[in-house]
Parts: sequence; C-alpha cells; structure tokens
Amino acid sequence: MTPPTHETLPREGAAEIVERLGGRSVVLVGMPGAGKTTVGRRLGQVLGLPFVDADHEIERAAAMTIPEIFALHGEAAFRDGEKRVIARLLAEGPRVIATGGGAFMAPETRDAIARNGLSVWLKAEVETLLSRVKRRSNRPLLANGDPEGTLRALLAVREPVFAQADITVRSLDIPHDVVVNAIVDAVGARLGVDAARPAAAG
Ligand SMILES: Nc1ncnc2c1ncn2[C@@H]1O[C@H](COP(=O)(O)OP(=O)(O)OP(=O)(O)O)[C@@H](O)[C@H]1O
Ligand SMILES: O=C(O)C1=C[C@@H](O)[C@@H](O)[C@H](O)C1
Ligand SMILES: [Mg+2]
Repeated sequence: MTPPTHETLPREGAAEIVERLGGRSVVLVGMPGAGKTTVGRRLGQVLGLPFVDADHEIERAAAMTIPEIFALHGEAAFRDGEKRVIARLLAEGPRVIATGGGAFMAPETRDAIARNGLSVWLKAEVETLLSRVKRRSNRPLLANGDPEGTLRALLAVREPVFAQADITVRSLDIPHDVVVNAIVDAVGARLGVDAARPAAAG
C-alpha cells in the first residue's frame, strides 16, 4: 500500500472539521520562518479550504513588496494595512490564513481572530528559524546584519503572545505533511471531531 501523501488528501474528517468551524478560519501565527506559508498552503488542500497569505494580500493591495512598504511608508503604516487586510480576510472566511510574523502582536487582530477563527501557533526554535529565513530576503526587520540577534529579541517579546493561540504545534524540520497532519489532529480534537485521521490510500 502506498503511504498517504498530500496527493491522497483531503483527509477523512476534513468535511466535519470545516462544518464545525462554522465559517471561522484556521489562522496560522508564528515567527518568520515558522512555516506558515508553506504549511498553510498544504493545510488548505487537506481541509478543502482556500488558502490565503496575508503578506501576499498586503503586497497585492499596496501594489508593492513588503520591503518597499517599509521603506516608503514605514512599519506603522504596514501594521495598519496588515490589520485591515486580516480583518477583511477573516470576514470572507472560512479559509486557511497565514499571517505575517508580527500580525498576532496587535490586540485588535488577536480579538478579530478569536471571534472569526481558530489560531494555530507554529512554534520553532531560533536555530530552526534562522536556518530557514536565510533562504529568502523578504523580511525587512531581519535585514539589519544581525538576523540571529533580531530573531532572539523578537521571539522573547512575541513568544508569550503566540502562546495565547488556541493551538500550539511544533514546526520541526520534518516533512511538511507531518506538520500538517499534526495541525489537523489538533484542530479536529479541539472541535470534537474524532474521525480526523489520514484517509487510507486506495
Ligand atoms: N516542516 C518543515 N521542515 C523543513 N523546512 C520547512 C518546514 N516548514 C517550512 N520550512 C521551510 O522554511 C522556510 C520558511 O517557510 P515559510 O516561508 O513558510 O515561513 P513563514 O512562517 O511563512 O515565514 P514569514 O513569516 O517570513 O512569511 C521555507 O523554505 C520552507 O520550505
Ligand atoms: O515578523 C515580522 O514582523 C514580519 C514578518 C513578515 O511575515 C512580514 O509580515 C513583515 O516582514 C513583518
Ligand atoms: Mg510567510
């Protein structure tokens, strides 16, 4: 028998999870490099929900990249736009939403997610985050010559806030599908869906 991969999805229990979400979205929060975009896209496929990345939506709405928004308008303007975009995405739910690394720090955004979503913190160690963020450079906050020090400082401030998420799942360096399955298990358990196991292949 072929082991299940994301090709065999959506998983058994996915329809019941979506039904019990009752229009709420599954919202991934966590540090840059936590895997919100990568894992979120696959989670959407598994649950049969549209996936949307808030960073990409902000770039689309502003018609410029995040580094350009920071450079031209500053971080405060980016944060304002981020709050508005996430509120709109939640209102258009249900979806799987990947948020930007700092989005959950805004109390209004946490409140909006609590009302219209289920928050999932993708938790990873600094060493893991660092090795992942080195691969891409769309993160103006880390472009200061000391990404490790910056990540550590951000994590110290943000970790207690991420810990307020409804669900915490470790984002280890393991196949993405394993992380996705752990999220489905946790969301299913939270919603009382006990059939949320991988669909048998064949
Ligand atoms: N479980 C995993 N194992 C190994 N690598 C992973 C895992 N999850 C994500 N990655 C890798 O880490 C990198 C960062 O992932 P991703 O861009 O999804 O993070 P993010 O949380 O969306 O970051 P940001 O907040 O900056 O948008 C990517 O190269 C991705 O392939
Ligand atoms: O950690 C952060 O504050 C950020 C993370 C990215 O996802 C982007 O939202 C932006 O670069 C800010
Ligand atoms: Mg991302």
